[in-house]
Amino acid sequence: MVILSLQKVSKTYTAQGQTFQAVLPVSMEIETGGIYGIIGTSGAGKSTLLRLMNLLERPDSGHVLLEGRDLMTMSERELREARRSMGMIFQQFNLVHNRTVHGNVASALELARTPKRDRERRVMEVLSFVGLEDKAKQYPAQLSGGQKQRVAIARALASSPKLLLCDEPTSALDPQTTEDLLNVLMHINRTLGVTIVIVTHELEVVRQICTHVSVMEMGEVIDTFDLPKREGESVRPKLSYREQILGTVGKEAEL
Ligand SMILES: Nc1ncnc2c1ncn2[C@@H]1O[C@H](COP(=O)(O)OP(=O)(O)OP(=O)(O)O)[C@@H](O)[C@H]1O
Repeated sequence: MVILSLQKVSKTYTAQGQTFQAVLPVSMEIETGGIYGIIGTSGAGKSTLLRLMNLLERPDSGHVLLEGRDLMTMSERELREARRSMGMIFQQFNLVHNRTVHGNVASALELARTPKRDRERRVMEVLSFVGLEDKAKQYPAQLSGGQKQRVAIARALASSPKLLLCDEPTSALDPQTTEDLLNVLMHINRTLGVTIVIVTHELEVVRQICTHVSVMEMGEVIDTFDLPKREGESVRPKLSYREQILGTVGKEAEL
């Protein structure tokens, strides 16, 4: 089943009197349950394409259909409602610094006017899902990068989205933390059935978790292909720094 469909969406920016076409007309179908990677060099239009998916950027032309409903023709209120089924996370986490971990996650539910008692229960539920229930009272500045991204994921999950849009979610993280986070994303996909779209410039990210890949260049999708689903497998067993640097074969490395 198709959850999100982009139909010839395009985006032009105007800056200092100059126009620049960041995304040429792109069509794409996101099937329920997949992990879709969008990869390409810097400036290819990946983030713009992702932001067109939830209308964070409004396309100049084309249509964006969420479960068959056109976001382009929705009222503000309908769009707000529809966006609740699309969570989003960012490279720089975008947490609110003067609110605790709990407050950051709760903010998504406050916007949705969820009653306080349900809010409390849901915040602890999603924090425990990402393994951070013991950090609820801490502030973002007290957390590592990987923990901050987990808070952002918990915030995105709070309203039980069907789709999670990830904009370079691991680009600010070290390799080990990246693997941990990819395992969290895979866990979300498998156990909650959330469809994921992930923009990245890291081949490894695509190789390790994606089931479908789109390659972008100069505003166009120039290639699309599928990858086999890795059933029940986590991203990779934990490797020591020695193993990561020298490789896993080990024999010649030990000499
Ligand atoms: N708000 C904006 N105003 C003007 N130009 C923009 C805006 N946002 C993006 N662009 C331009 O559109 C092009 C595509 O940007 P986009 O961020 O989508 O690329 P990207 O593939 O995600 O690259 P990166 O990995 O560097 O973020 C770039 O040339 C960028 O400078």
